[in-house]
Amino acid sequence: MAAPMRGMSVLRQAFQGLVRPAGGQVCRQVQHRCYSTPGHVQVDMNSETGVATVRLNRPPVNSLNLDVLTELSIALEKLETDKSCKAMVLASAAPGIFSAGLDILEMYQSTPERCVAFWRALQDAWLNLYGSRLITMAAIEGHSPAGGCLLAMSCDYRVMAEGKFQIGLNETKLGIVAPFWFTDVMLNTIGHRETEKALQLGALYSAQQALSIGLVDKVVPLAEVMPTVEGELKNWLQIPAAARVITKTSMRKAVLDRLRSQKEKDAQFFADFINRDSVQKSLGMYIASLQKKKN
Ligand SMILES: CCCCCCCC/C=C\C=C\CC(=O)SCCNC(=O)CCNC(=O)[C@H](O)C(C)(C)COP(=O)(O)OP(=O)(O)OC[C@H]1O[C@@H](n2cnc3c(N)ncnc32)[C@H](O)[C@@H]1OP(=O)(O)O
Repeated sequence: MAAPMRGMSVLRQAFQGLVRPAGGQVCRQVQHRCYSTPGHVQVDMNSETGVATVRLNRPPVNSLNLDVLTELSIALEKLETDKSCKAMVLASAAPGIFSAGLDILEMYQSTPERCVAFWRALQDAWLNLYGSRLITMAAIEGHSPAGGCLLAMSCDYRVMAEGKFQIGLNETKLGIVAPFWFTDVMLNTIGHRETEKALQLGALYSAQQALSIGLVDKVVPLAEVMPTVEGELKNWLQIPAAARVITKTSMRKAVLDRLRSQKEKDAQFFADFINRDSVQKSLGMYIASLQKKKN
C-alpha cells in the first residue's frame, strides 16, 4: 500500500484506490492518471472530475531551479491542451514547504548564459500559470517565500495552512529587487499600498496576516487545506467555463502582455543585475545566513 499522502486520510486514499504499481510510483486506479512522476513535478489527473493536482517535488524545500521550472512549464502546457482538464491544484510533495522560491544557487556565481536560460524558464512557467484557462488553486501547506509566493499569487485562489508558515515577497532582504511582473501580480492581489510596504520591507507574513491583507483567501489547519481546496473547487466548477475564462483573461492580459513584449530584455536585465558585484555579495551573505541557521 502506498504511504499516506499529507492532508489526506488513509480511508479516503483507500476509497480513491491508491495503489503502487510495478514501477514503484503512486497511481490511482480507474479515474486517475499520473503522467509525470519521475522528475520534480508530479501530475495526478483525475479524469472523472477534470481536476489535476500538480505537486512540486524537490526536497527539502522545493527551490525552483532550471529543471523544476522547465518541468513545471511543460506540465502546465500539457494540462492546458488537455480538453478533459478543467482545473489545477498547485501543491507540494515536500512536508512543511510550498516552495522556498527560486534556487539561490542558480543566481550565485553562475554564468550569464545559465542565468538567461534560468530566467527564461521562470518567465515561461509563470506565463503558463498566470495565463492559464484552467481554474487554478494553490494549496499552501508550508512556507512560501519569494518565487513560492509568486506561484501562489498567480493562482485564482489560495488556501494556506495555519501555524508557523510564512508567505511573501522577501527579495529586498536578499539584496535583490522583485522583478516588475512579480510586483504587478502582487499589486493585482493586495493593492498598491500593501504592495509598497510588503516589497520595500521584504515582508514575510504569517497565514493570518496574509489573510488580513488578502494575500491568501482562506486559512485552515494543515490537514484541512486539501479538503478546503476541493470544496472551493466545486463552486468554481459550477460557473460556465467560457464566461469565467474571458473574465480572467481580460483582467490579466495587461500584466501578461507587459512581460511578453519584453521577455528577452527582461532576461538580459536579470543576468546583468544578478551578476553585479554588490548583488553577488548580498546573495553570498544570505546563503551563509541560511547555512548558519543550522550550526
Ligand atoms: C531595478 C530592478 C532590478 C530587477 C532585477 C531582477 C532581479 C530579481 C532576482 C531574483 C528574484 C528572486 C526571487 C526568489 O525567489 S529568491 C529566493 C528567496 N527565498 C528565500 O529567501 C527562502 C530561503 N529559505 C528559507 O527561508 C528557509 O529555507 C525556509 C524556506 C523557511 C525553510 O526552512 P527550513 O525548513 O528550516 O529549511 P532550511 O532553511 O534548513 O533549508 C534546507 C536547505 O535548503 C536550502 N535552501 C533553502 N532555501 C533555498 C533556496 N531558495 N534556494 C536554494 N537553497 C535553499 C538551505 O540552504 C538548506 O541547505 P543545506 O541543507 O545545504 O544547508
